[in-house]
Amino acid sequence: MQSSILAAASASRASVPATVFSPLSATSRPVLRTGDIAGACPAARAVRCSAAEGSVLYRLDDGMFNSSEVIQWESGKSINAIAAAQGIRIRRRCRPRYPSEGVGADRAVPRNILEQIIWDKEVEVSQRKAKTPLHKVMESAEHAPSPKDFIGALDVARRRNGLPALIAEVKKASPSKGLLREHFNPVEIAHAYEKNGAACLSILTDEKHFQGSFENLETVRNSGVNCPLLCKEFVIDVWQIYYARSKGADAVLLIAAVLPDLDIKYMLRVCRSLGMAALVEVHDERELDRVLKINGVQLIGINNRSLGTFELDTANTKMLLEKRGDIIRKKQIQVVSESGLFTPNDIAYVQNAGVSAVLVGESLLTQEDPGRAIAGLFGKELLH
Ligand SMILES: O=P(O)(O)OC[C@@H](O)[C@@H](O)c1c[nH]c2ccccc12
Repeated sequence: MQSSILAAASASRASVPATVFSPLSATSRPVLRTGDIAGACPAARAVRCSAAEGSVLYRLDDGMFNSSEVIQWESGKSINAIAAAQGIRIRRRCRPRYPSEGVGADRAVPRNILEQIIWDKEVEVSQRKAKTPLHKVMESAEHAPSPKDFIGALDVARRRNGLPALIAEVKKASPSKGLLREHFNPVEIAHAYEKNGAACLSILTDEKHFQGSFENLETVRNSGVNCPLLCKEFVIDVWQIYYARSKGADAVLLIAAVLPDLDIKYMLRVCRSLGMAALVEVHDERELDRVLKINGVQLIGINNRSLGTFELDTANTKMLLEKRGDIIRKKQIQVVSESGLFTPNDIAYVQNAGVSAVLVGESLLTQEDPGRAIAGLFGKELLH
């Protein structure tokens, strides 16, 4: 990144911890972000970025303003206020500890499961970063097996079968369904999916709520499967993208319900610089409209399930494509219908709605043979 960081803070702010977010930087320098406040940010002093280069400074207030919020320097707004203005209901805590460990107002209660997951993730990421700083993860990302073409694999599979391409999910459990599979061998499942025509695989890496792991991602990558791999994670920090790449991921999920526009833009640049694809997930019209305004989005996932309420409705894919199909086609964006697909009728329904791919977990994983279950889901064997 080219941005020069100018030490230009007033003396009264000299001890204010701050982090720098550089939306226009590619990747080359470690980027300090809000999560760095957790402690792994020795350079975090009052610093200022060149606005002309598009850099934005966030700082943790020292009590002169609002003591619990992270502030974006240029606008003076808290990151939660910026997110809320974009319709994002998930609040960020930017704390290095679990909410239950706090006292008084600090002992916050999450509004829904997605907020809970994100608050847990903030703690997890800050701990992981303290152990393995960004520059180390960037270095191992450089030595990872070279990235595979995730979107290209979807194209090839769709043309070959005349059906939406399958991204088959390796997921042991979920907050909405509990344990999906007692006997869970990620490598076995991944190979069965590939053998039965999956174009790409999605590997859950969240441990706390989905019983996944980065070890699963790495083991599947090293087990000889050829399918490109999506790291199914709750990304809140670019550190996680480099980490995913270092474990062999070819794509990551970016959830619009969690990430403000600037984060999505910046994370897309990081993905591009690493040769990875990004699946940008939306659930409603407002999120879709935000994402359609961001340049460079190639793949949008429409989640039929609300991550806040678990409500499931496959008509969501159809409804959003009816409303915004024209602009999606004009921009040549591919759409993936996610969640709650069980039968050939479901597949035909979202195919008619205009999707290029489907992301399926539960209906395959709850069957004895998840590989063979693919032919049942599509109503015919997929070629591969
Ligand atoms: O198991 P299902 O209903 O087939 O859904 C798969 C996938 O869409 C779902 O796991 C998912 C979609 N978006 C997510 C975001 C995080 C975790 C999980 C997800």
